[in-house]
Amino acid sequence: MHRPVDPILTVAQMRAAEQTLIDSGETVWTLMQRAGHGAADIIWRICAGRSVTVLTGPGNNGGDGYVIAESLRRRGAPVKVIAAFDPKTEAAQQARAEYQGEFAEGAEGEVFVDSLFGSGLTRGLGTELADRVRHLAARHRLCVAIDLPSGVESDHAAPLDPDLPHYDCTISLGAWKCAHWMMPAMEMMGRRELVPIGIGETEHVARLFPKPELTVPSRNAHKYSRGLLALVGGEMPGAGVLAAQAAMRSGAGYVKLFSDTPPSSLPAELVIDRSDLDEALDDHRLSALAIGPGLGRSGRSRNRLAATLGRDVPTLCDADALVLLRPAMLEGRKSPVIFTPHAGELDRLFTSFDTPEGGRLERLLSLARASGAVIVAKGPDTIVAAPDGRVAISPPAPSWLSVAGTGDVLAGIIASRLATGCSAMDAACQGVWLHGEAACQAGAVFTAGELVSAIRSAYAACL
Ligand SMILES: NC(=O)C1=CN([C@@H]2O[C@H](COP(=O)(O)OP(=O)(O)OC[C@H]3O[C@@H](n4cnc5c(N)ncnc54)[C@H](O)[C@@H]3O)[C@@H](O)[C@H]2O)[C@@H](O)CC1
Ligand SMILES: Nc1ncnc2c1ncn2[C@@H]1O[C@H](COP(=O)(O)OP(=O)(O)O)[C@@H](O)[C@H]1O
Repeated sequence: MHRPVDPILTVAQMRAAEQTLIDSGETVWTLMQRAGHGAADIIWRICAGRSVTVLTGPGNNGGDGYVIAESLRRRGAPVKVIAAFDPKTEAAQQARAEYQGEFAEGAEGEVFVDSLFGSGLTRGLGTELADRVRHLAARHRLCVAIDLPSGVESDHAAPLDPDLPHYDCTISLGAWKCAHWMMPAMEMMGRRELVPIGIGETEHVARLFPKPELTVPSRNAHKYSRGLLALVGGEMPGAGVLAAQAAMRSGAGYVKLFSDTPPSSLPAELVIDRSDLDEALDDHRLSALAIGPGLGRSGRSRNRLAATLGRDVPTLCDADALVLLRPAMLEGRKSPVIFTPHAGELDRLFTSFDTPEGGRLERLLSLARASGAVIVAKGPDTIVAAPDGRVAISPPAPSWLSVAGTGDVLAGIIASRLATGCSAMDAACQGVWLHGEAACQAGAVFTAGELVSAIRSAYAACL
């Protein structure tokens, strides 16, 4: 069901994609024209007749700036260019030669267009240039970054100078890059726009995942055919109940809680199985298992985890399960596993699976390969990595999710999608999307319980 779209490229992949276009008969100049005019269309709508200051650098990003400035000037916008460097590339020199408008040293105006550096940034801006960018951003009402905000190293989404400005809009050229969707740089971008320049299907490091396309149950569906999910509870059954409530609203036909110490107040629809765990796990109708929320970290909890992972049923591990997990527990498994760690749990997994140091995406992929699990690395920029090398990045979800219990809700949603028969990767991506959409629908200051209530409308939006 998951329909992958929107590739995200490293800087090297972007260069290669550009080279492929050039090899097929384009020139850097025609690409710059396409990128610059596309960006100018967006800025024209933003500036709505207000004055524009374009800061240009030495490379092709600076060249884009001249194309943008000339395009806006011809439409009648008051434009000034501040050239921080002379253009060094042939295409940028041509763009400067074609610019017929004014130059300025230090300008005040309404809209600041940062075309100093894009993906060619190789080091920090340094004090003088960074001051210049900060100063210009502070003296304009609106700030727009071309391709990337200057000072951002894209592949690691790293701002290389302190206190760089935040932009109202970032216009990505040709394809998305890592920094557009990964923290911490992602925070600087404001609204993100993409100007296509003709790049087709190309090698990419990740994809931005889209709205899932869910379906109404088939005419002859019954509760088992829609999937039986069991949440294996532990010492603090409340978290398991929260996950179960989320799971009941996320597609599975039947949700059970395996717990010998269930809380006193329970939703009537939730079936509790108090029997011995091994016995409960013998049910051949189980289509997925989830363990972790409220599991606890005792020896008994560890035994429950080992027993659960010992059954070859698609399984989601969250929270305490990720802390207790040891690689040996996964030996011999054929069914998919999903891990849903937050940053702290992820660090423990890196240690447990002896994952080599490296860039964030690279390290997540190493963990996925070493464990055989789909990793859902939660946070403001949730990233999903699969053992087969696929990586998907979630569009940003509301920061109101930063409240206790929302991780249990996510675990329930993803496990429910897994129970419906989705692949682990699809279950993870659909679940993260539903969770983020439920948070949008829930509005401000919600509790985890209120987030659960919003899942229904998020689900309905995907039908
Ligand atoms: N890739 C594509 O398909 C397209 C790319 N275009 C533009 O080209 C840009 C990439 O162009 P370039 O590779 O020329 O890179 P940039 O224009 O980002 O900058 C490269 C230049 O800046 C210098 N430099 C890097 N960091 C510096 C620092 N901290 N201080 C001083 N100098 C520094 C480099 O030595 C080089 O001379 C993209 O971001 C985009 O804006 C568009 O023109 C057209 C299409
Ligand atoms: N600032 C944020 N912006 C967007 N989503 C966030 C933010 N902080 C947390 N989240 C999301 O909220 C959930 C929190 O999960 P977790 O830390 O496991 O919480 P808990 O253990 O309390 O349930 C995750 O899905 C995470 O991606």
